Amino acid sequence: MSEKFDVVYLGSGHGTFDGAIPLAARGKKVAVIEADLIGGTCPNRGCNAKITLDQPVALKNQVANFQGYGLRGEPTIDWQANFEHERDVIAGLPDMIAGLMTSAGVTLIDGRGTFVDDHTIQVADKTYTADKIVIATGQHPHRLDIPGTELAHDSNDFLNLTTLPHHITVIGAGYIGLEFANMALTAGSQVTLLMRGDQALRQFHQPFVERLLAILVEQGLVLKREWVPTAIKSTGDRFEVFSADDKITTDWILDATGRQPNTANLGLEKIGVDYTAAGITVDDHLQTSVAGIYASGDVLAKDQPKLTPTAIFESQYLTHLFMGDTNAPIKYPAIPSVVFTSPRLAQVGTLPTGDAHDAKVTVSDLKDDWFRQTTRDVTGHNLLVTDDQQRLIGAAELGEQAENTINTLLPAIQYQLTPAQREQLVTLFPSIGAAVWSAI
Ligand SMILES: Cc1cc2nc3c(=O)[nH]c(=O)nc-3n(C[C@H](O)[C@H](O)[C@H](O)COP(=O)(O)OP(=O)(O)OC[C@H]3O[C@@H](n4cnc5c(N)ncnc54)[C@H](O)[C@@H]3O)c2cc1C
Ligand SMILES: NC(=O)c1ccc[n+]([C@@H]2O[C@H](COP(=O)([O-])OP(=O)(O)OC[C@H]3O[C@@H](n4cnc5c(N)ncnc54)[C@H](O)[C@@H]3O)[C@@H](O)[C@H]2O)c1
Repeated sequence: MSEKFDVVYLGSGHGTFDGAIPLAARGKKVAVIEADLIGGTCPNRGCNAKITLDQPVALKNQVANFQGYGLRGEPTIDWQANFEHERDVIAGLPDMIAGLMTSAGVTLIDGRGTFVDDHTIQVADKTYTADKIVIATGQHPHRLDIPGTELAHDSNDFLNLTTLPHHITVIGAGYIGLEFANMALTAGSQVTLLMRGDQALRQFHQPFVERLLAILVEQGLVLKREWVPTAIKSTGDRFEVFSADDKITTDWILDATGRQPNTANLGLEKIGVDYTAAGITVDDHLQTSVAGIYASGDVLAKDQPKLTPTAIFESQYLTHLFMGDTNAPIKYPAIPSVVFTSPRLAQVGTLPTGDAHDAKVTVSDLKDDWFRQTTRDVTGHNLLVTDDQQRLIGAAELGEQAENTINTLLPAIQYQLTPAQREQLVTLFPSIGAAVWSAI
């Protein structure tokens, strides 16, 4: 006999729990099925683990900027201790998130779920039925389809390294490739980064991406453009990565060639849920091709960036939809994105594309701002895009505090604040917020 719920979620990441908790707290009978660690990728194998490892890295680079400006002597990164700190910070997160769910009334089910029919999920020898089912199964690392691919590692393996290899080869110039290359480089590894084409971080403002690459190269990164790996071989104690006409000898290989939606082995074909290589297809209410079955988070095929804040927004939208608070289509806000390199690269909203439009684009050199001089934030640039009524519609920054700059600007973009309205928002002084607010 099946246990019956109002809503069953497949997966327990941000695409689920930020919505499942308020849904259960408001009286719905909710179950969350998780095959692995509660909380999913972001707390356990993504954002939280990565940013913990990165904090000493960012600090070391900031200290380097202050040499001769009040600081003398550069610190060394102790990777073993950094790794142990990372483990300390993230170890308790699954229990903490499980506790938040269960205390709100969510039933947690441990195991891999598959569809039996459009209202029933099977986990081992038990079945669970629900009026509504949310597929929030996330993504897994893409692996290169070349001989020797099993000799390479993924982002999770990097996050588990207790010592850093002498030479690391990173394949792929996306978020993971650049963030992890930056960490390894600053911590003392030699790093070679292989770009398949000529553009890194394709979604980001390209002049700033090129500046970032130049900074990383100045710091010692070996960057190879249009370098397509064709095979990997082991030589016993080292590895060789081959292209059509070149070879790199290395100690450790990170395959950072993207992530793919977890749509396999869920029984989606059996019940008629449509999906493509980009993820599950949904309508503007996040409903799949089967009525009553929804999808949320990274597993969705969508134009928005596949990031934690997007997954949180979707799971919370579904809660409002299921509670009858709204029946309106999902309307995404301006979603910011950041690459956690040193310096950071962050952006939000409408950016110059090269097409003619009415927007005014202002690019400032951070060296010109007195407050950035106090933080020695001298390596990057800030870009602001305003419309014909001087309302901010987009922003990008390459700088040590770019994530804070872009966060500060979000209300101006989201609420289309006029100059008069912006004047009513008073920021702390002196601060990065004040510096960027006065720059609009
Ligand atoms: C290395 C790395 C760094 C990242 N850094 C950032 C960052 O700094 N900022 C940011 O915004 N985003 C970051 N991201 C992206 C972020 O982690 C994802 O956008 C977010 O985790 C998506 O949440 P989700 O719930 O959709 O999927 P997930 O968090 O992946 O959760 C899906 C869950 O479903 C479970 N599951 C799958 N199939 C089944 C099944 N059949 N039955 C039961 N359970 C199942 C999985 O085990 C998993 O726990 C990073 C990602 C990675 C890999
Ligand atoms: N700061 C953050 O918010 C953050 C950090 C890490 C990861 N993430 C999330 O994780 C996702 C995955 O990150 P990612 O860096 O793996 O993916 P990505 O899509 O950002 O980058 C993948 C890179 O691999 C390259 N590539 C793809 N196929 C290749 C091939 N066959 N040979 C050589 N190169 C190839 C692409 O050209 C691209 O440069 C991101 O889209 C993002 O949603 C976010």
